[in-house]
Amino acid sequence: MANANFLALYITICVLAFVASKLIIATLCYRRWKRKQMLVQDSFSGGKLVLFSSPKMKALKTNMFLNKTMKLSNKDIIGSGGYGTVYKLSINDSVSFAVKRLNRISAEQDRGFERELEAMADIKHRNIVTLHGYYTAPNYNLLIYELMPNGSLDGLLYGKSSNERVLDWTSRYKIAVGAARGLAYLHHDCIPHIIHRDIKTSNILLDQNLEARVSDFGLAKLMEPDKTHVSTLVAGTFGYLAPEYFDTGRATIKGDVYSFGVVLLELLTGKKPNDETFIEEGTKLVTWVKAVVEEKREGYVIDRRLEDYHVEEVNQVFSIAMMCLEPEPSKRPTMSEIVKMLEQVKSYQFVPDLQEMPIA
Ligand SMILES: Nc1ncnc2c1ncn2[C@@H]1O[C@H](COP(=O)(O)OP(=O)(O)OP(=O)(O)O)[C@@H](O)[C@H]1O
Repeated sequence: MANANFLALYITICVLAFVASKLIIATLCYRRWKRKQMLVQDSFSGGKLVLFSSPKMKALKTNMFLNKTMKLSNKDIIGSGGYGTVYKLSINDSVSFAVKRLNRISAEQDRGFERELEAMADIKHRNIVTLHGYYTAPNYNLLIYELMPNGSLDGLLYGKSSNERVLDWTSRYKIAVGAARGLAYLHHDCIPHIIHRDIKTSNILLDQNLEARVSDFGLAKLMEPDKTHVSTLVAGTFGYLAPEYFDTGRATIKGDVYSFGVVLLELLTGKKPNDETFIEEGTKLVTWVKAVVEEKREGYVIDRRLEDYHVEEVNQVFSIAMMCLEPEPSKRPTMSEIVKMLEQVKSYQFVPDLQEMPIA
């Protein structure tokens, strides 16, 4: 009898402990979720502003942020792309954001918006552009990103003004390593893994120190960890697409590797993948470079504007680019292998991120 009572008491304590632990976990999750978002409902426009909590965002007044966002106009435009227009939102002299406006003209674009948010909200890496929040209204959506003061890599490589400074080799190399690290993080460290699907020089942005930040997950799609590809109808930009994509229509991490190889070629040659002269000659950057490599005249393709560089370093990055551009996807290295190979070229070291520093 005493044993039965003891067993009943034991079971009751176990059940109570189990229920209490679930309640505590649910409360903690709810608090964490609440802490993550600052919400403002705008009764005037019928829209909703969501800002993800961070020290930078906490210091801002959400209503003032919303007011300034609603006042963005053509004079604030800093760029435009396939998805919409990008504006500079200045909160004060020292705090600014990049706001991408996406017109909600089709259900497909709506799904793109949701995908972009899902993929980006929790992604924090020094080589990935941070998404700070979004605004959603009946007719359009806004994505609020950190502003990259040096714009995009294509702007720096192919800037229109002739007196713009030429990117030197050290900067190009640093950008290649940073972009590779950002992409490797998406491929290997994010759960679910992320295929970018539109790697190109206009989606590599540059901060004040010319540190590369991978941006634009408008076409990204989350992958389940056990899947090796996702299917899609249209993804990517002509000139950057891997050859197998035209047969399969499937975006894969090895497709991203190929596109990254094209970016490396742009850094080395200073030529756009769809340069007009290539189109006139019925060729493209990758085909042209491969033909020159076959003739063993690699030096001929290197950007003539580059002055001080180590030939050995350039040659090594060139070989890495050629590995990325292997026609057979399985022969291409992974992004983490590419990071290692690139780092070995110069034993290049960044100043460690505070977050990455071991706690003493
Ligand atoms: N966070 C940002 N900070 C500074 N400039 C930006 C930022 N995001 C975009 N831009 C600028 O706006 C331009 C357009 O960007 P957007 O991502 O809309 O289009 P894209 O990458 O050029 O083309 P696509 O839409 O086909 O990917 C970029 O080339 C860049 O110059």
